[in-house]
Amino acid sequence: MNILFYHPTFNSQTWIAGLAQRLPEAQVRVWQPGDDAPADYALVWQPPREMLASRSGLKGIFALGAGVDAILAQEQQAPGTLPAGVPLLRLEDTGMGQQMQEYVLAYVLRFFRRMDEYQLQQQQKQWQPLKPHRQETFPIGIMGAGVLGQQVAQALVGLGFTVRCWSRSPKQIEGVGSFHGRDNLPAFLKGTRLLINLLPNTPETVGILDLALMKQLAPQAYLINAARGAHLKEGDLLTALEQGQVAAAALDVFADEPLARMHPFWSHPRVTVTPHIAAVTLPAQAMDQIVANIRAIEQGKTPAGLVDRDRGY
Ligand SMILES: NC(=O)C1=CN([C@@H]2O[C@H](COP(=O)(O)OP(=O)(O)OC[C@H]3O[C@@H](n4cnc5c(N)ncnc54)[C@H](O)[C@@H]3O)[C@@H](O)[C@H]2O)C=CC1
Ligand SMILES: O=C(O)C(=O)CO
Repeated sequence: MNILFYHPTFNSQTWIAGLAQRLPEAQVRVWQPGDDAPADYALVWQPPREMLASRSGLKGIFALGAGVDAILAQEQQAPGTLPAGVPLLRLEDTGMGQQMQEYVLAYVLRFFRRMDEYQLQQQQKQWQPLKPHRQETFPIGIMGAGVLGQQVAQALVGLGFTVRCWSRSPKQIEGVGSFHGRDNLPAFLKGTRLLINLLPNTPETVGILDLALMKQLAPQAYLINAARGAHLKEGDLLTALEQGQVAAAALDVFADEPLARMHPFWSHPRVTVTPHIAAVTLPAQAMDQIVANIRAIEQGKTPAGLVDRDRGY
């Protein structure tokens, strides 16, 4: 069994050694330009087109992340990046669920306990207690109730928050209100005081976080975007902040990353910027899942994390 590996920044030796330990029967190599030797599987993130273009014999291509929008966009821009008919698989959780719970909870509690405002008061040496928000009037809405959204919802319910989610199809998550489909998006948004975005970036969801959507939220709403920058109309957020429709936002992802040094988000008093770190790929847990999926494929079973290329995630 031959496995190809390519990631622009990961430590390839960590992956080579970890895969050899988990799959002693495999030969794992880092792909280099010009390498067209046979391979059965490829583990990739932002692969050059030439890496996979002629490899229609692959049994599986493993994206080294949860979101596959970038590799699908590469295929759109350079057809053949992903050979047709080869299963594309993504990481499902592999430690990203807990990280996303931590990230989202950090900002939910920052906003719910008005710590963002106390931080601004401190800059003015202002000793001024503020009227606390109450959970009864602080409903939280999660866009995207998949692997990560469900775990975030469960963590928030555990803290006593009222939580609703929005997805493509109905979801049954204990203690969480479920809305699905575009027709029910207004009902999901109505009254939502804190909105969390955990959608995949697809043709249906790109640009979904626009001013029209923000105006459907409760006044002085909060926004946490930990999905993709492509979801957010950045100028619309600045307008919503100026108009008071949005009180504050925590953003982990941006239309262009790294965020340009001159971007207004860096200095906006009501915007918190983090450098796409909400939930990162953890090699050991990722390799465990990838190897389990390889073994499933080798046994003719259905692996986890199969991507529907037409659906976009
Ligand atoms: N900032 C970061 O560090 C990270 C960001 N992410 C992002 O989080 C996203 C979600 O990850 P998972 O939960 O693993 O994905 P998932 O595929 O398990 O869940 C996606 C959810 O979005 C919903 N959805 C998709 N299209 C929709 C539509 N058109 N209308 C309504 N709902 C729709 C699905 O029904 C599902 O509930 C990833 O695609 C990625 O973009 C993932 C990991 C880390
Ligand atoms: O896995 C993903 O999709 C991420 O955004 C992590 O970088």
